[in-house]
Amino acid sequence: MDPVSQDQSPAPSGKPEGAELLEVTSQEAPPPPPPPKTSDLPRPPSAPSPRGAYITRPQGPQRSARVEGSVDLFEPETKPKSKRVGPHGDDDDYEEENESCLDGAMVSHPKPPQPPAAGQAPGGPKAPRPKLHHPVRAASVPYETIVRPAAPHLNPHAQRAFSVAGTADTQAQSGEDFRVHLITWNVGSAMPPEDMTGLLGLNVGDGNTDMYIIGLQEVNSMINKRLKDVLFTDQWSEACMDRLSPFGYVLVTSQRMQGVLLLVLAKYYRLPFIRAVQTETTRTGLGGYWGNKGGVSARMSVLGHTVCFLNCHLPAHMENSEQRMEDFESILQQQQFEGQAATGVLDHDIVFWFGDLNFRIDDLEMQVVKSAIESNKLSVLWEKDQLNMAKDSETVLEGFLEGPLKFMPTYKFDVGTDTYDTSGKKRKPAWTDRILWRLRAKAAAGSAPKLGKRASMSGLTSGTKVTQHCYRSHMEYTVSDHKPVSSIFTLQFPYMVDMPLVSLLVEDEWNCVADAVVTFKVAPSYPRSSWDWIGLYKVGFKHHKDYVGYVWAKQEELDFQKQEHQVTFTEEELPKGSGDFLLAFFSNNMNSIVGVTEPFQILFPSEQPDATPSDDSSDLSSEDDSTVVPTKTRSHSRSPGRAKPRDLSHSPDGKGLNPADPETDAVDCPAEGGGLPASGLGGSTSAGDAEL
Ligand SMILES: O=P(O)(O)O[C@H]1[C@H](O)[C@@H](OP(=O)(O)O)[C@H](OP(=O)(O)O)[C@@H](OP(=O)(O)O)[C@H]1O
Repeated sequence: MDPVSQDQSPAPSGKPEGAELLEVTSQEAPPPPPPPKTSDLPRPPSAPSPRGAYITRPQGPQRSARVEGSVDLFEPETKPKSKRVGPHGDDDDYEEENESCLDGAMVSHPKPPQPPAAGQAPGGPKAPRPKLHHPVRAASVPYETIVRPAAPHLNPHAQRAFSVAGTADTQAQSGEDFRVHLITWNVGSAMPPEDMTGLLGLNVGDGNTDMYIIGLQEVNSMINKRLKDVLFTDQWSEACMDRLSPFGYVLVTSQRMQGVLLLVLAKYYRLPFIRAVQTETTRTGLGGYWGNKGGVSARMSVLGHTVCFLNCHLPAHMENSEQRMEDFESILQQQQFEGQAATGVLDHDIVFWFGDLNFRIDDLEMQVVKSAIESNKLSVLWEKDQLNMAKDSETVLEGFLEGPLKFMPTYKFDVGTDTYDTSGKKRKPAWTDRILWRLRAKAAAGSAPKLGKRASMSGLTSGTKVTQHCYRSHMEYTVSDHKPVSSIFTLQFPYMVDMPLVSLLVEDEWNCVADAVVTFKVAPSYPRSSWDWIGLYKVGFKHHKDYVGYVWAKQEELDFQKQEHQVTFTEEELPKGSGDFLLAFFSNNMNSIVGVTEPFQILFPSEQPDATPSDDSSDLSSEDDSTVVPTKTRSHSRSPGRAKPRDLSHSPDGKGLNPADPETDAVDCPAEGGGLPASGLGGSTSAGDAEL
């Protein structure tokens, strides 16, 4: 079932839309209504929680143990040129590369601006609800039907959220930028390093990355390790979530096939715009029976445009270039997604193909390769790179683009060093680790009508643009025989077709239990389920199961006539401490968050505001980069719908702060650690630019 197709289905006439959609999707939904009392509901297994109180709570949607504190991210000073001495000598040209990368990075990115009865929480008595009288926070407020003069109790934040989310001023928006940060790393069965700040760009980023896509290969998949990973989250996923959740990134999806792992995390306020997430795996090892080699992918619609991320580990060794191409083709052939929007990988508007693709440098002797690296004459090697050569001859690679390989080959190193292989194997250095992208071909003139509504809505015909800001390696990481490679892109979508399916309104602060009322509105096309729920999350949460409380948002018959619905959190569902929280509406049919508020504060009179993240929150203390100051997000945070929320750019205590310059909204390509160079594309008109 394709959630995109659901949300675009016209409502059948003569019937309440919600009812019809419910029928359409009923196969996937758990047993039919009424699911009402929390205590009656089956509770899927979940990770053990340190909060005993919640573990013993009646069954409900799955949750996990930890929630993180909120954080701020700021723009540090302009990064000094990093001058490096390569493992083999000369450094001057590296400095030039660093320059060109920074130039390329300085691109400005302006962002456009059944259920419990109403008011009754599952399992709890209905609290009489006074008319909302406090300022209300809204996040994702959508569709035309609810456009009307803002109620007097809506504060400016809420009104801004309305307009940004695509109601009143949608027409004025010409497009939407979406920044993605991709990483590929063959981790050679190593444990995650303590410090991943440089790799994730947390020390130089401006906090404007919308999504992280992390593709790993050779994640330890020994049998005992795998068993442990099935029971608990694997260490790499955990490490990435630990590092990124304090900055507001939430796991969207993950997929693992033996050692090949793909993680997708997005800023919490982007979640309602990321839909129809599906994953695929293809084994190509041992003739297709073993998953030591192959590809894992995640596809989704981002702001209404289809995007696919494919992480591959292709066969090793010089002589297997053809096999690599065959395996790639076989992966493309085998990976088929449900729904009409984009079934094959290459049907997506944008495809990112990355991983340990294992291509080598042909012909040239070891000495020639090493001396080209030492003298930084990397271009000598480009034409002998097997993948570059294949780009000229293999039809399947048509349309794939890649930035210039201005970084040293990322394979093979002696573990613990940045010295190329000195073992008996004496592997020739190679650019095994790559990140490529491809835009779907323009629809031929006159073919648009055949593509139908969905195609025309997904922006296939004009304006979709991908800009690569940097493409680089990270030499400072030595746990594996490969170096990680990362790249930052801006995806520019011609217009914003996606609007949140559910909007949530809450009071600005919850000062007493009676404040814990949530008003929500659903888009006419939203496929409601009686198993939808609204989760209360501590700011900095890792994934949708990380809620600290929830209420069911099930549909009553009377709801069909109502535009606005209300649910109430009971005292039992509320956190015991104070802090910054947000609410997210989880769609059972779409299996994703479809509405989210901006952060608000819970501060009950008996409680003192937390100066630090509470109990189980965040491992921020382990963050030792003084330039990164994750901190709590106060309730004055910007609307999730508002682009580039700089609210994550300050710290209440002012410690170590170097706030982002609000005037400078640039992508910074992080320099390599340890004085090593950054490399990337030169200027905003780089070869990495591509327009549909
Ligand atoms: O056996 P499979 O599962 O295919 O895994 C291979 C082998 O371990 C190769 O070792 P060997 O050469 O001993 O066969 C190794 O090459 P290197 O030894 O060159 O590292 C490859 O590393 P990667 O190149 O990192 O994929 C790895 O993918």
